[in-house]
Amino acid sequence: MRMAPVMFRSACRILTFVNTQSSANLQRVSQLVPRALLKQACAPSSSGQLSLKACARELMPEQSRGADSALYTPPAGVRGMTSLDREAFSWTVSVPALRIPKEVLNKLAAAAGPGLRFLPSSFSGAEAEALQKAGVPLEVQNYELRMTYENLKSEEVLRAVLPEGQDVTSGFSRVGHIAHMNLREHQLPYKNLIGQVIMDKTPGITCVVNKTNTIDSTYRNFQMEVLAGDGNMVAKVRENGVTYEFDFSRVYWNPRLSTEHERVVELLRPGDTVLDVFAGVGPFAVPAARRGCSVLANDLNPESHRWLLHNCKLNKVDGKVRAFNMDGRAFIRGPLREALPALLRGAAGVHVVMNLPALALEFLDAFRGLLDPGLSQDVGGLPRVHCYGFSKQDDPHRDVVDRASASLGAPLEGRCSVHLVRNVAPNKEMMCVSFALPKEVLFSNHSAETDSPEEPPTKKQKSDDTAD
Ligand SMILES: C[S@@+](CC[C@H](N)C(=O)[O-])C[C@H]1O[C@@H](n2cnc3c(N)ncnc32)[C@H](O)[C@@H]1O
Repeated sequence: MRMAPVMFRSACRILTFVNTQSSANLQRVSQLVPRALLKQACAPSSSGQLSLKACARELMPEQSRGADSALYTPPAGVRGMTSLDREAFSWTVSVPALRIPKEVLNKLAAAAGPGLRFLPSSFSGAEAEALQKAGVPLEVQNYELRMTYENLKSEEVLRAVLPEGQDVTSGFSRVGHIAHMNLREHQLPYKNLIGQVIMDKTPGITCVVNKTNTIDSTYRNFQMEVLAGDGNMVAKVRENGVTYEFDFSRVYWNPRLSTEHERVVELLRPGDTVLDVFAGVGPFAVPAARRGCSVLANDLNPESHRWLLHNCKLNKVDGKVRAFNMDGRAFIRGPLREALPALLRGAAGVHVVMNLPALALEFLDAFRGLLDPGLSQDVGGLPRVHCYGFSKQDDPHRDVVDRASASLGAPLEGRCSVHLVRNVAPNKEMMCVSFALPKEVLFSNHSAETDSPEEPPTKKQKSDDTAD
């Protein structure tokens, strides 16, 4: 980006200003300010004031903003505000300035060169020469710069409003047009104002929600409260080049899993089959089908199932995906078991994906004795399982391998790979164990059904302060 050689200096408090009363002048300014900024400068009005402020904002070096806190500190009266009054964020700062006639702006720009700065009391020889040549009097004047809500970043607004000394972190996850926040206790009295500020300051965000409980529903969706905006929960997102649509209030979606989705999909080859036990709205299933795989995808949540079907159509892979709406264990012992013998006789790969990290390791016992031992001779390759699990242990690798082995009833040590997906919370990791389903498990005489005739009920998910 090209910066103006004559620029606002907050640390030394000098402001260069131009008379921008006409669009012709704005054009001249455009040669001095970054292109993106000109749009902003021209948008509000053709008045010089607005243009000037827009320029001041952008030309201020980031590191100087802290050094000149007065310029970005709104009136003290906004402290404690709970309903956003944007007008209350207006104030005037007196700043030293150099007046530069509009006619010489271009000349000055050329003479000054990109690195030149004009300092108030100590113009260097080159600086003074450039200014004098251009007929600019070396007189520093006072300029009353009017600042408004528009000039502030969301953090600056919130720091001015929330109680002094308290954390104003205003981070959020973005899901399409929805900003998804996880506000702390002390921020709750200001929640609607925070939502409004996030919406004002983030292009494309038209709805702000706050998580109202821990993620403890079976379907892994959040309970949420709308803080600001239109309340439209049907989001459209793109992940790894694929478009998904879903009702964010009723299904699971986590933008932090895009790398993991991509990692697994890249393991697949065209012609492989993917058996997705906890498919959600399709972030493994849809890209796998787009890659030329056949997919059986299941989810217990009827809403996820509905949006999964929708996303298959949206991405024109409905012919490659068969979708099911049942418990994961029933899926493994039903459609997956039916499909497996024929698949294992073929040469293509078979991948089982199990992304329900709070519980998936416990579902692995459903593979015990899944197939008739008489079929074991016909088998070429074995299905490759990618099973997710959370761990809070000091050695999460070992922990998930031990739990997977216990659930399968066969040791995996030395015949699996373990991938750290992400750190979910302090001392809580999300892991993925990948392994070829051992023959002695798949063709065991003891099935999970014969070992325990009653199917274990789906356990209530453990509460956690995290988004999984
Ligand atoms: C963590 S999400 C993962 C969704 C998707 N695979 C992804 O990567 O985003 C787990 C999914 O499992 C579903 N689920 C929860 N319990 C289930 C069960 N017992 N059987 C099948 N699906 C279940 C939830 O509805 C949710 O969509």
